[in-house]
Amino acid sequence: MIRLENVTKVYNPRRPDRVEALRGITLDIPLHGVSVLQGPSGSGKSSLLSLVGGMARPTSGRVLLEGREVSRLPERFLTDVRRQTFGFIFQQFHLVRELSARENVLLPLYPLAEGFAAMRRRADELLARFGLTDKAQHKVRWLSGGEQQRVAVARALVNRPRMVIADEPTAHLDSRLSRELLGILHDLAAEGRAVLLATHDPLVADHPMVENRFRLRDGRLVEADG
Ligand SMILES: Nc1ncnc2c1ncn2[C@@H]1O[C@H](COP(=O)(O)OP(=O)(O)OP(=O)(O)O)[C@@H](O)[C@H]1O
Repeated sequence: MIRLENVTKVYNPRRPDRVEALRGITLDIPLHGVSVLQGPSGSGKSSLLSLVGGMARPTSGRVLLEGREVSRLPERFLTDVRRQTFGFIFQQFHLVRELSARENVLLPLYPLAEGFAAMRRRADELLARFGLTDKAQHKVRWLSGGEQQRVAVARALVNRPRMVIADEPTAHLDSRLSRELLGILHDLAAEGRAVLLATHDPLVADHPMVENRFRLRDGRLVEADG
C-alpha cells in the first residue's frame, strides 16, 4: 500500500507564478490491481504520480510505502526505492530515438549494478515477450508507433517493478494500439503488479479491469471509490 497523508505540492512558492498543484491529499493506493486517476487538465494528476513514484517530493505531508516514509529520504535512498519499486511509462514514451530498442530497455538500470550479461538477457526476454526480438538492435527512431509503445513497456518492466505508473499512456495512440496497451496492462496486473494510470481516456478509465478510481479537481480529491 502507498499512503499519501495530507500531501501538498506547491510550485514556485515564492514567485508570482506560484501554483498550488495538490492541496491536502490523503489517499491509499493498493500495491496490486489497476488504479486510475482522473481529472481535468491541470488538476494535478501528473504531480500526484510524480510524488507516488518518488520522482518529486511533497511540499508538505507524507508519502509512505508500506508504512515507511519515503518522502523525506535522502536522495540516494529515494533513488533506490524508486528503482526497486516503480516502472514508468510516459505520455510520449520518452524513448531515446538514436539508441536501439535494447539500449532503451536497459536505460533504467544504469549505472549498471549487476553484471551486464544478466541485464542484457533480461532486456532480451522482455523484448521477446513483446514480439520485438528482431528489432532489438534497431534504432527506436525507425520503429513503428506500436513497436515504440512496446519498447516503452519493456523498459518500464526491466527492473521488475512492483508498480507500473503510466501518465496518459494512450494519449498519442489510435484505438487499436490503445486496446493493445490495455491488454498488456491487464496482464501485468494479473501477474501481480500494481498499475497506476492517469488518464482522460474513457477507454482506459471505464475499462472493467480498473479496480480503484480517484478523481482530482483543482488539486483536491473529489471522489474515491473502490
Ligand atoms: N514543474 C512545474 N512548475 C510549475 N508549475 C507546474 C509544474 N508542473 C505542473 N505545474 C502546474 O501544476 C498544476 C497541475 O499540473 P499537473 O501536470 O499535475 O496536472 P495534470 O492534471 O496532470 O494536467 P494534464 O492532464 O494537462 O497533464 C498545473 O497548473 C500546472 O501548470
